[in-house]
Amino acid sequence: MMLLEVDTFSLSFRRYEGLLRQKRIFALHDISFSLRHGQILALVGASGAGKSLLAHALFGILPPNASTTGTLRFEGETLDETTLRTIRGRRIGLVPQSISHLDPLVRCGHQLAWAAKRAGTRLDRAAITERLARFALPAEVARAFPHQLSGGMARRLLLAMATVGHPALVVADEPTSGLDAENASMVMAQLRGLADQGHGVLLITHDLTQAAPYSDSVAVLDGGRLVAIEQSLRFRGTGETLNSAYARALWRALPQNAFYASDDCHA
Ligand SMILES: Nc1ncnc2c1ncn2[C@@H]1O[C@H](COP(=O)(O)OP(=O)(O)OP(=O)(O)O)[C@@H](O)[C@H]1O
Ligand code: NI
Repeated sequence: MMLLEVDTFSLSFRRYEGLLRQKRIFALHDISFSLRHGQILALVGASGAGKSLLAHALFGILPPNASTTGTLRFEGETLDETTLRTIRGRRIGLVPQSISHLDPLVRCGHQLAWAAKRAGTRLDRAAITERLARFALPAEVARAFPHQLSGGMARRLLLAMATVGHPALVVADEPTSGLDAENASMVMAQLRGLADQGHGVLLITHDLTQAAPYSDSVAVLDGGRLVAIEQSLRFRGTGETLNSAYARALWRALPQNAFYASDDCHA
């Protein structure tokens, strides 16, 4: 069974012009894709493309002036308020885009225990240590406040929190933003590990170069439209095996691939 299906999904915002006139502004247009267990799908796009909105739609946490059409399905079930109430934080976990989602006044171990409670499980001290260790976090992190963690450690804590209930689907919104290369690779490897254990991962990122080696497929979002879906392994060399011209152009425009762009000059 398909883990996640996004089926002709559109999202618009109401904006009032004067007192009575309403205008709709579309932020996502007719998006369709699906994700299987054990796979990482990278949703790649520039800032403002609509990536976070799609993530928030999956969790039913959209702003009140947003309205949607189309269907989101999780393991065959439509994601409506009723379904979401039982699966949010349990069967689907969100790694939020900002580490400001950690409560600055609560010790990290407590926050992990809360996440576990929301997911319907209890963690004793030993289980907390074990969970932290799995994300390369030392036991002392349990007693620390969020501001005492490095950016990389905070990201890994958010990842530990999002996955504490063993959700089938993990949605990670820019999980490597603000991290140096070493910490970013560590987070990406953690996500790959989750997928290899059978979780599905929707990886939201603006960084195609970083996402491609770790993901199974890449969906490109541009201005709220899905402009390409490609197998990740096609993003290599000159990109000549890529199906869509858009993906090829995107790949060849990357600084490290600039060499290939000069091909055009020989025509
Ligand atoms: N409540 C809102 N009302 C109106 N427009 C909104 C609202 N929330 C978001 N938008 C608009 O929707 C678009 C998509 O926003 P979104 O946060 O999904 O982008 P993103 O791809 O996640 O970008 P980033 O990489 O910067 O996180 C943006 O143009 C944003 O201004
Ligand atoms: Ni975003």
